Amino acid sequence: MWKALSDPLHYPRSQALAERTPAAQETQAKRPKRKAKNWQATLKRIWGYLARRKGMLSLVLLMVLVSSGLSLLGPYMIGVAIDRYLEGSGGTPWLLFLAALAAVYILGSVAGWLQNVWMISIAQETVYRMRLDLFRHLHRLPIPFFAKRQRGELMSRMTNDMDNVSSTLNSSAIQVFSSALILVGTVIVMLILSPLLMVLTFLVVPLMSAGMKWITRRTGVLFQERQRNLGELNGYIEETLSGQRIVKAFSQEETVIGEFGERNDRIRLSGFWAQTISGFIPKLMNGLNNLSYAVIVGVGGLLAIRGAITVGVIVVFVEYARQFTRPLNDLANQWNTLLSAIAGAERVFEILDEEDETKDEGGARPIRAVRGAVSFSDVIFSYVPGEQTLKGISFEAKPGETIAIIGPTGAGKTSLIQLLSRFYEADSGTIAVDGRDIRTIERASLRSHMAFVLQDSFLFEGTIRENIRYGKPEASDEEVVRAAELANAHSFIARLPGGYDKVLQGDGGGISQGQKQLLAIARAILADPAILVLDEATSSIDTVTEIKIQEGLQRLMEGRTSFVIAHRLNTIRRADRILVLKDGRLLEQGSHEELLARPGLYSEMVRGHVQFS
Ligand SMILES: Nc1ncnc2c1ncn2[C@@H]1O[C@H](COP(=O)(O)OP(=O)(O)OP(=O)(O)O)[C@@H](O)[C@H]1O
Repeated sequence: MWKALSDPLHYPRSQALAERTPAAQETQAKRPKRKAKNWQATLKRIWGYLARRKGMLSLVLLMVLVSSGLSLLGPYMIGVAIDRYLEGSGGTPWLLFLAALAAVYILGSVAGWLQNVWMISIAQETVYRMRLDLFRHLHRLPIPFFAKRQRGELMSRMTNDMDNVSSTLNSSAIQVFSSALILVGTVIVMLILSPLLMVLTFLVVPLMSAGMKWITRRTGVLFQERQRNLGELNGYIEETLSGQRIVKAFSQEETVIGEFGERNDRIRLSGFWAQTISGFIPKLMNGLNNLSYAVIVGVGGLLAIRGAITVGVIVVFVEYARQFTRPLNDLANQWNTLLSAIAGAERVFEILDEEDETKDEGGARPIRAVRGAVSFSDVIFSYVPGEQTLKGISFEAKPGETIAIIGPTGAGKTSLIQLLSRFYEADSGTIAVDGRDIRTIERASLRSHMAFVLQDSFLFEGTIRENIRYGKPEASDEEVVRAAELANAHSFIARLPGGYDKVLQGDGGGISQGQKQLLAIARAILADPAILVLDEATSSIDTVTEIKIQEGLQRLMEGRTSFVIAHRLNTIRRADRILVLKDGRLLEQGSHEELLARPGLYSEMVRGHVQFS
């Protein structure tokens, strides 16, 4: 029997039994049944990423086979030695045997180390690609998607969930596989050595299985809950940090801290229970393990006295019993990590499955030169189905005209310009640029002919030069300075330490609100679009900066079709056409003089009875 087992080729044959062993079946049974379908799909998609490194993955699997095989061979050799040397049957000299044993353990460690290093490399590349896909996809998602989600929650998917996938791929996944392999190998060798002792050793398995099932059923739910709570907490942190000024202005610090405390407490609670219950697994395994040692030694001793087995076999069984409970232990421990990683991957794939907006309608083509004629014909739009925000809007803007959009708050001014840039899509009606329905124009191409100067124009972390160049990365330094001069931004930039190379912190930290506006105007001038969308600032800016902004805007608007959400009578008066919106309807349109000449909302607004916004 020893001879047959010494043949290393014996082990691969044993793998065929893998699916049939109680341990393997038990492992499968532990998969959460409720989500089995999704989980399979998620694993399949992870495999899609892993499969790019098939060559290296095969090497890892080879190393897993080698290290698992060697970890079975070591105890087996010790058993042989005990029977041959201690019972005086002689054989290979001691030193040679010790050297062989040392070689088995050293090779096992080297194989384990190699498997680790290669797997880490595969895991890092996999996560790198997933992260890249996720980021790329996020930037292709339409605006309505972001309106529905908290930014922090999305950040959590990008960071926490990706981290989970990463750490699991680094170690847990391969450990689960290697544990399963060792388990199967152990069962087969035990079966060959002594079926009776094997049955006795496995008497503890149903107990282990029931214990693990009980625990993982509870921890699986708790880990998911913790992950969800963590995502929500991140969302809350992001939100309160973004709105920090408002929090302070309304003295809401204590409320915010209180709310944070509650959310934090929910994570503490779910984390506490998840970790505590899952931490019970090793203790349970240890206790049952010791029980199985006692059974092996007791019954094995009796069998040895009767000559049914040798002492060496008992030693091998004790070693194997340790070896089979350790992978079971690992399986149980790593299982939770695996669960939370698959849940994390699922959340990442959920975003990847959101339909992006890069898929332009069939037949959509780019638009090369734009003159700037814009028309809306009977445009109806709703954010929420059944609740119309814009109700049958029709107007025309000739190239180079300035269109002021006015109306009370919530009238639909912002919605109207969101449709023009295709951030949202109209329910019905037609919007055309230079006579072409914008649905027949590729989105990116359409937007490349537009520029936006909004109240909260965002500036990125980077130098002033980089921020101005944002819409035209190929612009020369001279062009940047020229645009800044036209925007009236040059003089303040020149006075800053570092000038154009001054690094702005996130969203223009370190410069004033008015200066941010001037930079946004310079950025739009450099981008040189045919169509402009301006949201006139309502916040109070000092008179000197205000005049500079007005001048900058005038230069920017020259020769371009401009849509201005206007609040100042001066701007409105100068417009070629004024659109007066209320409750999503276009009540009046015409020039200042035309509208003033007839009774209506506009004349009431001008006479000061109604606010402009
Ligand atoms: N993302 C959204 N989802 C659902 N409803 C929205 C969304 N954005 C705006 N609305 C609603 O659509 C209506 C028009 O909003 P819009 O922002 O276009 O008004 P506005 O005229 O620009 O207002 P303001 O002058 O206050 O900026 C409002 O009733 C608003 O509550």
